[in-house]
Amino acid sequence: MKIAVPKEIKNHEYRVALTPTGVRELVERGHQVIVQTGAGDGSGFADSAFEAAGASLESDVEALWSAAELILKVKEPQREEVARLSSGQTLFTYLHLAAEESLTKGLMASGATCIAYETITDAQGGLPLLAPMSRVAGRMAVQAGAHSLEKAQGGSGVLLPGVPGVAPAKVTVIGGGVVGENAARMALGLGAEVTVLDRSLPRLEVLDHRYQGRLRTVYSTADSLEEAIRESDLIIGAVLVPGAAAPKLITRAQLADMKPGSVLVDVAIDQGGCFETSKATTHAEPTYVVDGVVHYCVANMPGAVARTSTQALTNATLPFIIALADKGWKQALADDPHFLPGLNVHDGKITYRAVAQAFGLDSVDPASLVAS
Ligand SMILES: NC(=O)C1=CN([C@@H]2O[C@H](COP(=O)(O)OP(=O)(O)OC[C@H]3O[C@@H](n4cnc5c(N)ncnc54)[C@H](O)[C@@H]3O)[C@@H](O)[C@H]2O)C=CC1
Ligand SMILES: CC(=O)C(=O)O
Ligand SMILES: [Mg+2]
Repeated sequence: MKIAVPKEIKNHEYRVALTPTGVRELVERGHQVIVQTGAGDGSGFADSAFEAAGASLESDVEALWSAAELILKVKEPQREEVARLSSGQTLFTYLHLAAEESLTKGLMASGATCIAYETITDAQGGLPLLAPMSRVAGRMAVQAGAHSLEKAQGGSGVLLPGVPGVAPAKVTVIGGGVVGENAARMALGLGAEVTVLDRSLPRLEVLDHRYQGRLRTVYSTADSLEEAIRESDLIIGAVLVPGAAAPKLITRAQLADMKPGSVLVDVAIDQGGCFETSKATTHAEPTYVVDGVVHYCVANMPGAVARTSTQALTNATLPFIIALADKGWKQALADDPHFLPGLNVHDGKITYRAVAQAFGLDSVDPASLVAS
C-alpha cells in the first residue's frame, strides 16, 4: 500500500504520525512509505533517518497527498488538507468531529474514509489511542495552570505548593479519567491540595484506592461544582463522553463566583470545551481572560512536547497502522471490534452516532459497511 506522512501544519504542531521505526515495520511488510520533507524535524527525526528506514521523501505536498492510498496524520485536517483528500483514500488521525461541523461536512464531501484515533476502544473500556496524549496533556495541564497563576499572566499570584507558613493552592480536576488522573498526580507532586470530581463512582473508587488519602475524590453534582468554583485557584476540565461534544459544566455567570485571577485549563477543548467561556487557543497565544478568570484552552497541548508525544502516540498507533496497510480499512475494521468504532466518516456518510447527533444528522452503523 502507498502510505503518505504529511508534515503537520496546525499552529505550533511539531508531532509526526510515524517514526523511522514505524517506517521500517511497514517497508519490511512490502508497503511504500512517502514522508514529506521535514515532517519529523519538530520531533527530532531527521529526513535522513526516514530514508535510512526505507521511506522516500517528497517535498511537493500536492504530489504527496495525491499519491497516497493511506494518509497518516496527527491533528485533524486543516482546511487546505481537507481540500486535498479524495474518495478512495483512507485518513487515519485525530478528528474530534463533534466539535467541528465544517470539518465534518468537509470530510463527508471528500468521499474519503476517515478513521479517528480517539474513538478506537479496547477490551478494558479505554480509548487506547487517545490515552497516550491524554497522559501528556494531563501532566502539562498543571504546568500550564501553574504558569497561568503568575501575576504577569493575569493570574492571582498563587504558587501551587505554597511555602512553609502559607497554604498550598487548591486545584480541582473535573473528570478523573486519563487526563484527570495525570493532572492530579502532577498537582499532588507539586504539593497542591487536590480534589477530583467525577460522576463515575467506580472511577473515584480506583483513584481513592490508588492515592491512599492524598487525593480528595468527590462525586460531581451541581453542589460540588459550585464549591469547586468558589474555592479553587486552578480548575482543570478533563471530562469526556467519547466522540461527543463536551458538556458545559461552568457557565459564564459562575465565573463571578471564582476568586479573581484564578485559572481554568480546559483540556476538553478538543471536544468543544467544558466551560461555557472556552474557545480554542494556540500555543502561540494560549490564554485569555474573561471576567478576571484566566482561560488556557490549547487544543493540541501535546504538540508542544513533540519528542515525547510522537514516541508515545506512535507506540499506540503502529499496530493499527500495520493492520490498515496489510488488510485495507474494510478488513482491518471487520476483524477488530475495537478498531471499528474508529470509523467516523465513509463515502459521504457519518458512521459515529455521537458525531451525527451533534449536528442533527443521520448516521450509518459502521458494521453494515464492513460486513462481507
Ligand atoms: N487539549 C488537548 O491537547 C488534549 C485534549 N484531550 C481531551 O481531554 C479530554 C479527556 O480525555 P481522557 O481523560 O482521555 O478521557 P477519559 O474517558 O479517560 O476520562 C473522562 C472522565 O470524565 C468523566 N466524566 C464524563 N462526563 C462527566 C461529567 N459531566 N462530570 C464529571 N465527570 C465526567 C468520565 O466518567 C471519565 O472518568 C478529552 O476531550 C480528550 O480529547 C486529550 C489529549 C490532549
Ligand atoms: C488528543 C489530541 O487532540 C491531541 O493530542 O492533540
Ligand atoms: Mg481542533
